[in-house]
This record gives sequence, C-alpha cells and structure tokens, in this order.
Amino acid sequence: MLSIALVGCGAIGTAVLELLQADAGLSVAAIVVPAAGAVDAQAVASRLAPRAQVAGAVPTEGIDLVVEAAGHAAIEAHVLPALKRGVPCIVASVGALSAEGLPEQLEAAARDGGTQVQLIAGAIGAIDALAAARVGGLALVRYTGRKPPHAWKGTPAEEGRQLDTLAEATVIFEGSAREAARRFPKNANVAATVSLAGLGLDATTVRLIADPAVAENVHTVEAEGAFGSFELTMRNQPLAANPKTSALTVYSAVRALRSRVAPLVI
Ligand SMILES: NC(=O)C1=CN([C@@H]2O[C@H](COP(=O)(O)OP(=O)(O)OC[C@H]3O[C@@H](n4cnc5c(N)ncnc54)[C@H](OP(=O)(O)O)[C@@H]3O)[C@@H](O)[C@H]2O)C=CC1
Ligand SMILES: O=C([O-])CC(=O)C(=O)O
Repeated sequence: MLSIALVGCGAIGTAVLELLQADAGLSVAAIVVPAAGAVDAQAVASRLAPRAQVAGAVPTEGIDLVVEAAGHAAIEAHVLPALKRGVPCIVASVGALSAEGLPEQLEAAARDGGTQVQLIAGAIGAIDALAAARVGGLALVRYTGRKPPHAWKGTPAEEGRQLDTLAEATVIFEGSAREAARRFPKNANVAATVSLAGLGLDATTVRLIADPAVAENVHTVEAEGAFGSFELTMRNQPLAANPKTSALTVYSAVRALRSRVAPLVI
C-alpha cells in the first residue's frame, strides 16, 4: 500500500480523490493546502478520504509519494523539499518549469534525495511519441491551445478585450512555450509539457486562442523531424469545477499513481 500526500484540493485534487476511493494499493494519507483552504479541504477529506490529515505541508514521516495538483508555487513550496527527503513526486503544474533554474533545482533535489520527479502528460497526448522523436532529432514543434472565452478569465487575455462578448476566435498569445507558461500559469501547462518533451521551452512556438465557437479545451500539436511528422488534436471536456482544466488531467494523474503499484504498466 502506497501512502500518498496530495498537494492541492481543487478541481483536480477533488476528482483524483473521488477516483482513488476504490484503489486498494493507494491510500491518501495527507491533503496539503494553504491555511485559508483548510476548512474546505477538510470537508472534501471527510467525504472522500476520511483517513487523510489536512496539513499545510507534506508530513515528514509516513509518505511514500507526493502528487501535486495545486499550481506553480507548490513546486518550490512542497515538491522540492519532498524530493530532497527522498520522496518521489508526480507533478501536474509542469508550466512551473518555465521559471529560470527550476528544472535544474528539481533535478538536483531528486538526485540529492536519490529519487525521481515525474511530469505527467496531463491534458495532452502523444508525449511518448514526441519524446521518442526527439531522440532522432526534431525540426519543428508547434502547439495551439483553444478554449472557450470564459476559460481565459483572470488571465492577460482580458487585457483590452471583453471575453464575455467575443464574437470570433481571437489569438490572445503568440510566442514561446516559456512565455506562454509564465503568462498563463493555469492555462498553458500543456505548452510547457509539449516543449519539455520536444524542442525545449524557447524553441517551441505556441498560439493560444479564445474561441466562442468551442465548448471543449482543444489542444493541437504539430511536430516534424527525422521520425516523420504528426498532427494531434485533442478535444477535451473541461471539468465543471474549473473550466480552465480538462478532465483528462485528472485521469493522467490517476494513471500515474496507479502505475506506481500496478504489476504491468503501459
Ligand atoms: N499538466 C496539465 O495538463 C494541467 C495542469 N494543471 C495544473 O494543475 C493546477 C491545479 O488545477 P485545478 O485543480 O484545476 O485548480 P484549482 O484552482 O481548482 O485548485 C487548486 C488547489 O490548489 C490549492 N493550492 C494553491 N496554491 C497552493 C500551494 N502553494 N500549496 C498547496 N495547495 C495550493 C488551492 O487551494 P486554495 O483554493 O485554498 O487556494 C486549491 O485547493 C493548475 O494551477 C495547473 O498548474 C491544470 C490543468 C492542466
Ligand atoms: O487542462 C487543460 O486543458 C490545459 C490547461 O489548463 C493547461 O495546459 O494548463
């Protein structure tokens, strides 16, 4: 039985807890949230993970694995210290690695702790194919993220435009994956994931679009290289609890957790 600390108890965290209820090999021992979120997290824990303690930090004893679904700041606050203590971590907020030096810090912490940090594919597919294609050499990787206007609320997409009355698809960002992940920390983790698997944060081109004609979160990856080429389009259902986030992110996190205890992994 693996004893898990879940960092974050929002849309992803709650859905992960729902899916893990029936897992015999995985037990959520701690739910880590900021002090202001403790009461809400306790209510979720009482319903879905009654044996879990709600805490402000990952407990230093009794945790075999940390899964982060909280936001960029949680990597420095919770993932780095856990790795240094030798606890393996699964990370959803991949865009955090757009901060200068953080990938190196994560590598150093994991090395010091003799453990590993896993960046999940989250809301995107074909990360295996892209990472394999990189071995042979990539010439181009382009990512386009298209979401309904309301999914861009609270982001720089609101600067100079009214998202509620947007009449047509509007490009709200064009640039590198690093810049996309920095400027849209809750909406462009996928851009970072695609770039880290492929051409890197600075050489991967990204377009983000607010589109009143779509109801899903639509992610497209185009890649070319020595392997050939591919185009992938995902039309992801958003979570009701957070329209910025695709349900697939939850399934990706649960898959990563279950893979830690499964006798056969794909
Ligand atoms: N890789 C991928 O494909 C995707 C990755 N993500 C990442 O997952 C994150 C979570 O998504 P989602 O669940 O939808 O977001 P929510 O906003 O619904 O939930 C975030 C949760 O994390 C908590 N939290 C915030 N900061 C911290 C912190 N420093 N330490 C511990 N807990 C914290 C929040 O607490 P409180 O409410 O009290 O602030 C809340 O419980 C996103 O911010 C994004 O970085 C999201 C979608 C796709
Ligand atoms: O969940 C999604 O569709 C993608 C997302 O928010 C992100 O990349 O941060």
